[in-house]
Amino acid sequence: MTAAILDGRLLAEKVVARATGDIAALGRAPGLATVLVGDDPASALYVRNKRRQCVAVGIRDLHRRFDADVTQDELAEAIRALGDDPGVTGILLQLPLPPHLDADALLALIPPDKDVDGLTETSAGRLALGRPGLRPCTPLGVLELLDAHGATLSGAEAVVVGRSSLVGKPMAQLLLGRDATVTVCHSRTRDLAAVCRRADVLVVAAGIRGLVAADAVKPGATVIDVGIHRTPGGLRGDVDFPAVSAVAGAITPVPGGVGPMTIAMLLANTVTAARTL
Ligand SMILES: Nc1nc2c(c(=O)[nH]1)N[C@@H](CN(C=O)c1ccc(C(=O)N[C@@H](CCC(=O)O)C(=O)O)cc1)CN2
Repeated sequence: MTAAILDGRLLAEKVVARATGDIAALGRAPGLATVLVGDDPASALYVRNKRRQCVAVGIRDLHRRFDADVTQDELAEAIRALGDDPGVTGILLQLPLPPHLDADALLALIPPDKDVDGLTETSAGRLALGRPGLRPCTPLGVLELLDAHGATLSGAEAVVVGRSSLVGKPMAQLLLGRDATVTVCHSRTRDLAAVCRRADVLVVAAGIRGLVAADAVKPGATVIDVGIHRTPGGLRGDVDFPAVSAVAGAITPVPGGVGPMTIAMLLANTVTAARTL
């Protein structure tokens, strides 16, 4: 078997086209404040791409950059000011932050209706309770990929590897919201491969390169790889792509799978937030 490739770049183009139309219909430009702290090259790249795509679809770029030694109080003050600014309809705090900063305390300052990353406590609570709200971009993008592929989620066995607040936990809740039977695995899971083999839908967001091998995948399963690792041979994921694509029914590549969808869903969330403000 050779797996179908779930092309995130192609699907992201469609999501972005939809956002462009939605913004034109809105009749006013949303304003997105991306907040970047320090010089981490990967974070700088992601924020650059977010800003470029926002401008391309008609979202105002209200970027703020801070040096790595910014204090908690300075950053908190800046986020409060963005929250109070009626011209700012979305706020995004790029993660990770330098270790001296308390990310949770800073995220808590983002008004929930401007939380286009879906990472505040309020957004997490709304998701956990199944209430409407802004959802984290990466898991939302994974759901779009699964839907575009026509994956059946209701009643499916879904296994999520990883329990981060950014991906694993919200992913599990989104799948639960779609009536999948969800198992979440983590570093203490006994016999990870055996649990993964149960999955019709396997989402891997562990941050460990090549963690999931072919023997952890049920033949025909849909495998979503959220990992990104920079290696001398190029970008790689958490899944052993060559081996697993011989077993799976469908699989996301790295690069070109989940990553582009993360940015596309940020644009979609920015439109959603602007509508409510
Ligand atoms: N505040 C947030 N911080 C972080 C998030 C997030 O959703 N919100 N997610 C990640 C990083 N991220 C977005 O911020 C992100 C990661 C990867 C990509 C992407 O397009 N990847 C490409 C490869 C690009 C490359 O690395 O060369 C791909 O997979 O094809 C976009 C966004 C952590 N922080």
